[in-house]
Amino acid sequence: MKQRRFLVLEDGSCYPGYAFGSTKDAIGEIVFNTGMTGYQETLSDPSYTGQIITFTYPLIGNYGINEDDYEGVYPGLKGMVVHELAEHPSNFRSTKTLDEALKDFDVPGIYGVDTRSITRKIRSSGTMRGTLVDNADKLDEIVESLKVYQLPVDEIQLNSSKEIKQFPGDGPRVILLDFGSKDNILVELSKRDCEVIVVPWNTSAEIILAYKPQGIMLSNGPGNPTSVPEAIETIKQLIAQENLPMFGVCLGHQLISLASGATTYKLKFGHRGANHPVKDLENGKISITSQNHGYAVDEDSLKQTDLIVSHRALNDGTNEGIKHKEKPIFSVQYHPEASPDPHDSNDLFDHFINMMKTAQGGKQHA
Ligand SMILES: NC(=O)CC[C@H](N)C(=O)O
Repeated sequence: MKQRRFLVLEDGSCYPGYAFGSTKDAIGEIVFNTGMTGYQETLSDPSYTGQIITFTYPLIGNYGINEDDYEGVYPGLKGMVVHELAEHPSNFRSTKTLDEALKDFDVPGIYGVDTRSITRKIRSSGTMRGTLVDNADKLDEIVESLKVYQLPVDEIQLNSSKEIKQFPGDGPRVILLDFGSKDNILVELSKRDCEVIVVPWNTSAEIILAYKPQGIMLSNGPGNPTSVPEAIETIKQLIAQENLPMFGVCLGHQLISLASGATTYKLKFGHRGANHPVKDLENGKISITSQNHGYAVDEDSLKQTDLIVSHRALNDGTNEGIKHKEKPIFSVQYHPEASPDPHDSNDLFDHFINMMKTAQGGKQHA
């Protein structure tokens, strides 16, 4: 029998639907994702930690869940909100249903709700707190508890690897500073033969430099980029090095900007999905990109730094990329590692590899 479940928002609205996944209640920041596919990657992307995701695409779960497409070790997201849940997926790689996966991960979901109306509300009122409950009889009490709920601030610490991990390769040696990295960043670097050393988010510049890296990669990650001042200080020291290529993705982009003296701010409802157009200001090229961020770099604040704006979002004109005026340092707010697609900007990894080769005069590491 179908179990009733309710999505209650901070503004007092209540959406009745049906339960799937875990039976526990959830509380978190309610956001929406506009991707037509990619729910498995979204489910396992550490950058969604603490959030309840509403999917605007009306049918979710139709190709099931497979063993290969996870982006993180455990899902950080708090809950899933879908319109129609596919109970009988069809795909040759599928090993379980989305409902079964959410049960395994102890993440609750709700289906049978008007996701379009929820999305319109978030777009007009902004991101807010929400909860998934099986009983909404005491709605006023639930709304009051939502209003005082503090969103967690330690998501990066929770998602970063706890120890240093080395992945061999014959190409340039890259330190991947892990703020809750999607697995596909490592995959893209390894595909290009890099030797990758993954280090926890709070590793000092001294330890990082002792590895004699040929490049530094700053990963994506959850939460507010200003919540890790230690990492910002480390990045400042790494930027100050002579000729050390650096590439930042999403949170990594925000951290390079903060370390250079710029500021970030919270967007009204963020960018989440696989269909966000971005313009490269140098050549006018438009890429369709995968995005997942709630904060953005303030372009005005970049004026007083050594960084210049390289990319901008076409939907709302917010910043999507920067590069250093002199040094081999660049970063983007979107996800060139994609996963889910599109792969329009995958060549940014090749650009990073070329930068490392140029910086080393073409030499491989010893
Ligand atoms: N995917 C990311 O790295 C997200 C960065 C940051 N947590 C934000 O929401 O803006």
